[in-house]
Amino acid sequence: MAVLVNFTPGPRSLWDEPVAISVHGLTPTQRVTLHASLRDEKGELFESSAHYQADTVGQLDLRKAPALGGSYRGVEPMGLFRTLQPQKPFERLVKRDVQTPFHMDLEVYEGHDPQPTKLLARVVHERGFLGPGVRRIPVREGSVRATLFLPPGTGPFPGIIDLYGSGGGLCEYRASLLAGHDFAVLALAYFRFEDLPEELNDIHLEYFEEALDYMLKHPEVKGPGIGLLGFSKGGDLCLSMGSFLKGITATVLINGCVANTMTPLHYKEMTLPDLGNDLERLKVTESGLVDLTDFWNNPLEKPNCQSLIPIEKAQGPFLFIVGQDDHNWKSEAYACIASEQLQSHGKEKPQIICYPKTGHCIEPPYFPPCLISVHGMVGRAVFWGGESKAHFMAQVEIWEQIQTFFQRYLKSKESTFHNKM
Ligand SMILES: CCCCCCCCCCCCCCCCCCCCCC(=O)SCCNC(=O)CCNC(=O)[C@H](O)C(C)(C)COP(=O)(O)OP(=O)(O)OC[C@H]1O[C@@H](n2cnc3c(N)ncnc32)[C@H](O)[C@@H]1OP(=O)(O)O
Repeated sequence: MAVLVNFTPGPRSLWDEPVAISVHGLTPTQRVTLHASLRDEKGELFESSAHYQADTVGQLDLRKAPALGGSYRGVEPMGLFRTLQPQKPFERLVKRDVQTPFHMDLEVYEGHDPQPTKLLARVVHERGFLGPGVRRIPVREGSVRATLFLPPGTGPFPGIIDLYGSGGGLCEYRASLLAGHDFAVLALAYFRFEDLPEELNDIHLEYFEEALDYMLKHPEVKGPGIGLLGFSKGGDLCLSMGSFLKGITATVLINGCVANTMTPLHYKEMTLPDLGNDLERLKVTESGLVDLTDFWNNPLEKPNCQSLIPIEKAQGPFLFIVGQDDHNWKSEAYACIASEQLQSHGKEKPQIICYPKTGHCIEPPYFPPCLISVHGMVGRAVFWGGESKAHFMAQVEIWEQIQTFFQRYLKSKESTFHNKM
């Protein structure tokens, strides 16, 4: 009987969906090694493997059977995804072109040898980034450089602007996946993309205002306000947008800072200085990794507090997602400062959700946790923090929390009025 590998729900899935992997046609209690591999668009290889044993009728179901060794141990249905490791040290798995899927190659080998040779079965599973009917619209309006993702069907849909951090470029994969959950999502670049500045220097909030205007005026985007989602440097940009611009309903920060960071921020006549840092406090671990935890100045001390964003001016609720093992900066302390700042001005407490053993680089579900990668500005491998399994599980829950929050505040009855600016 031929050995067959089965992916449920089918041979294709979206990257943010879990899949059930099973193997059929093995001999009773047969020992096998499952090997997964995937190449990114740069041609970099990511691999994982795990040893398993079939049950008494020759079946193997990764939802029930424990891995007995290899990249991980124990019952972990998505373990082969979690433990995908780059062949080139410190390479980070990112999806650069959301119009094509990743191809996950899964091979079943006989035995538990570290280098098994007898191939029993092979299947290629597609993991896509554009759900059925999701529309991808490049936006080059005025100075805005972005991509809008619209869900299937007829709008208007609740709108979100999605900002990544100081890596720059245009990151579309989170926005494209989120659009599959009935949101109109604008992935917005702000440097290191096409004709935008190459470096992260002197940010002008007018650029973000233009993007916000684009969303507020879009016929398929529901008003009266827009949601903001920002990771890392993108987080403090969201707070600044919320504090100085009109038309924002709800804001989610993923490991963001309560002060303006890395470069001064300008809006009209106003300039918010950046938080500042001290190279002397930059740590290098024994294995040569850069640890930035203590690098940044304390935003509560003078004169650093001049960089604090006046979030008490912002409308709408906030959700702070915090990885408690963030080694880029002190995200948990920043969320607490934001909470105190809001409450001392009589504003509502923000929602803060903390995830233990979770590092800085929180991605959509099922990305292998990126605990270390090379950051362009540092020019070396940076330790971002996190413990792989806890971080991976947190990513799944955070994805749900983000959607619940935006559903609550952007899809509610009050926001059906088309009271746009
Ligand atoms: C002796 C001891 C001395 C010690 C001295 C230590 C040094 C001292 C230094 C002191 C300075 C202090 C400055 C502090 C600044 C702090 C910054 C931290 C700020 C943190 C805040 C943040 O916000 S945190 C999140 C940032 N994140 C994103 O928000 C992702 C968005 N964006 C993307 O996801 C990508 O941007 C997107 C779109 C995919 C396009 O990707 P892309 O291809 O354009 O660029 P990549 O990011 O992939 O790579 C960037 C460059 O790293 C190279 N590289 C990549 N992997 C490599 C590998 N494995 N081995 C070798 N090199 C590798 C690559 O070749 C590039 O090199 P190059 O710039 O020369 O071309």
